[in-house]
Amino acid sequence: LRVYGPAEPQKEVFGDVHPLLTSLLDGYNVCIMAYGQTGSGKSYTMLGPHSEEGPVLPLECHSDLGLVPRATEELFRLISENPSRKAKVEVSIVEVYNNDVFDLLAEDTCTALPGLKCEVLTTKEGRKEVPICRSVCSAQECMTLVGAGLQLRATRATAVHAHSSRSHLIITVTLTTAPYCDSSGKWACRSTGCRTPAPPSVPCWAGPRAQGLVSPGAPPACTAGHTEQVCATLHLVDLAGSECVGVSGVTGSALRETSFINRSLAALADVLGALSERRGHIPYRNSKLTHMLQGALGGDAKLLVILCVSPCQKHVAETLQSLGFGARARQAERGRPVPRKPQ
Ligand SMILES: Nc1ncnc2c1ncn2[C@@H]1O[C@H](COP(=O)(O)OP(=O)(O)OP(=O)(O)O)[C@@H](O)[C@H]1O
Repeated sequence: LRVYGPAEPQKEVFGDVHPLLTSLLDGYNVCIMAYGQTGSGKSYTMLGPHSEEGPVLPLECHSDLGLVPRATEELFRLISENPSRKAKVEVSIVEVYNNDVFDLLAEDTCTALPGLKCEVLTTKEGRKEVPICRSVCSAQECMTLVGAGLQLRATRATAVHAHSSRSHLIITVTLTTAPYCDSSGKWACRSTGCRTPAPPSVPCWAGPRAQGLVSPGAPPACTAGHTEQVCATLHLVDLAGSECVGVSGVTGSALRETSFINRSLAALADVLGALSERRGHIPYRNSKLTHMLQGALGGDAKLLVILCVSPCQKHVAETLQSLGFGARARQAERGRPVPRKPQ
């Protein structure tokens, strides 16, 4: 647990996030999410400052850079340290708006460029039309996609915040590494064990562990065709802000948005509560937000929640509510199963 003051530089915050990227390369699913009341600094923390032209996402040295550009840059730096890993990085960007999931990388069929917000559907057979996963070779490429996706994100001016995000943004980075054979012709695996590649019908955003693809036992045979080894997913989540309707002054469709935002955040808190109590049933399906994050919540996934709170006395009720959410998240982590020692 660490508390940052209002003047703490973004670099400091990233300093504590940084070890999670090493965990990602070690094969853990990682989720970093910002939670807090509207206008408290979630998007600033995750993405950096906002400008009238859109979000500021330069990769050149910029002291205000948020966690997303910093994390992608660090990921590619770590990958470059060990080229033999032959890492493949894919990105998907979705928003959960009014409990519907929209793909922010869907292509405009005329230009073949991202820029067509489209709903991610669940078919009658239960099959998902998954969001597009785009392969990226550099942090710059990744952030160009993020910038394009953010242009489509739902925002609205409220009495509290001129650029209030009205949706939950989920950026999923999937890391896949190629296994290699050692001199004896056997698979050489890292301590986390080999994983087989996802079958085509499995959504990449769900994460290998959610899909039951982790096979910690015997590694697969070293045959042609098994060239990929799914490692892990990194979810970077900028949640929409919890909001008191009386304060934000919203009405009409904005009020409807607020209702969906607050309900989905309550569903997220319920999932964390169920995980911390180690209940048999975790209510992931109660909202699209928790459904999308299923692979990142619970199990052996690593979750980092950044609580953004106002230092003002007048926001004390919202601050206490956010701290309550954080306490649940901490308990969910504590609830992870640990190997028992022999009696
Ligand atoms: N640490 C900070 N330093 C400087 N400016 C900040 C900081 N945190 C937030 N801000 C500014 O405060 C304003 C609100 O921040 P931000 O947009 O990140 O809020 P939010 O929590 O994402 O709100 P919402 O939930 O309504 O989308 C923005 O103008 C942002 O640039």
